[in-house]
Amino acid sequence: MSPETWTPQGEWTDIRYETTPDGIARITIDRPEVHNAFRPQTLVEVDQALRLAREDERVGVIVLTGAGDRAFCSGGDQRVRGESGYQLDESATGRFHVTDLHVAMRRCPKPIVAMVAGWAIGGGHVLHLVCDLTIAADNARFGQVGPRVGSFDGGYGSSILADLVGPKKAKEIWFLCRQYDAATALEMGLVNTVVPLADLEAETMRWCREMLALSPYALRLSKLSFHAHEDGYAGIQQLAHDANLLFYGTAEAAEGREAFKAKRAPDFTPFPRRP
Ligand SMILES: CC(C)(COP(=O)(O)OP(=O)(O)OC[C@H]1O[C@@H](n2cnc3c(N)ncnc32)[C@H](O)[C@@H]1OP(=O)(O)O)[C@@H](O)C(=O)NCCC(=O)NCCSC(=O)c1cc(O)c2ccccc2c1O
Repeated sequence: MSPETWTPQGEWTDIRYETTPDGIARITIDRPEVHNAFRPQTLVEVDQALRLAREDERVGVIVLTGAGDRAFCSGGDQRVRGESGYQLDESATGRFHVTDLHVAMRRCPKPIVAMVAGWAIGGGHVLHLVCDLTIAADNARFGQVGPRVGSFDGGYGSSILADLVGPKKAKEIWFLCRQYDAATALEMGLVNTVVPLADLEAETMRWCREMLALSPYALRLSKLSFHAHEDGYAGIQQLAHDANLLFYGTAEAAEGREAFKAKRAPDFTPFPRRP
């Protein structure tokens, strides 16, 4: 029985979206009959929920998880995999909706925590990699299966993995398609901590609340600072625009705006040319 007060929001078919009064949002992939494999509809909904959490100024931290304790997520639903990607319906052209979700997760300026019980496999493993932190239960099992089922992820599924565990180990994970238990994942640096399954939610909430107590803008800039390096121009762009957000609040920037509106020349002389 969860001690948390979760308030469900929205109408969904494949996920649940809930919040706590103090600012934690939880997105749960709710397809336990297939170990929470995602189909395109699932990813569309996760993306929508992520946007809700991002836009909601009461929310400070976002948890991504899977329904039940047998799986976080087992990756793409192989039953809807076509010849050009995963299909939203039988007549749809397939594509990889998950890649857009990865980008949205990276762009989200709030910390995203993967809460992993059971399987985090294939594209499900990549989802936890893309989260900022991972709290794992002792029954968690991690791995990539792409080469076994005729797939690979050359995007974040390779680059973040190699950054976390080193290129040799990352290649082992992809080339051999082995499964790794939670203790091994911790040793490899794949996860932040491992706790008994019964403590998973409480421990995740503890980590979330530690972050909620901190400066939201500092956390935002800290997340983007990591991505500025890792995501190249896109990462630098986001960090730069966050600096611009701060600059907009200064008297110096306001002088430029007000001078334009008043159709006069701006006077920037009061502002220091900082050394
Ligand atoms: C995860 C498992 C190792 C668990 O094994 P276990 O024996 O415990 O459970 P079952 O195999 O019996 O599974 C129970 C039930 O769930 C169904 N199921 C599990 N996973 C999936 C799935 N991914 N798709 C559809 N259905 C699934 C399973 O068939 C059973 O159903 P029953 O009706 O028989 O009860 C094991 O389940 C397993 O290995 N699963 C498959 C993992 C997999 O192949 N994942 C996809 C990898 S590819 C991928 O995820 C992927 C997605 C993308 O969007 C990409 C985009 C861009 C690039 C790459 C991408 C990519 O690689």
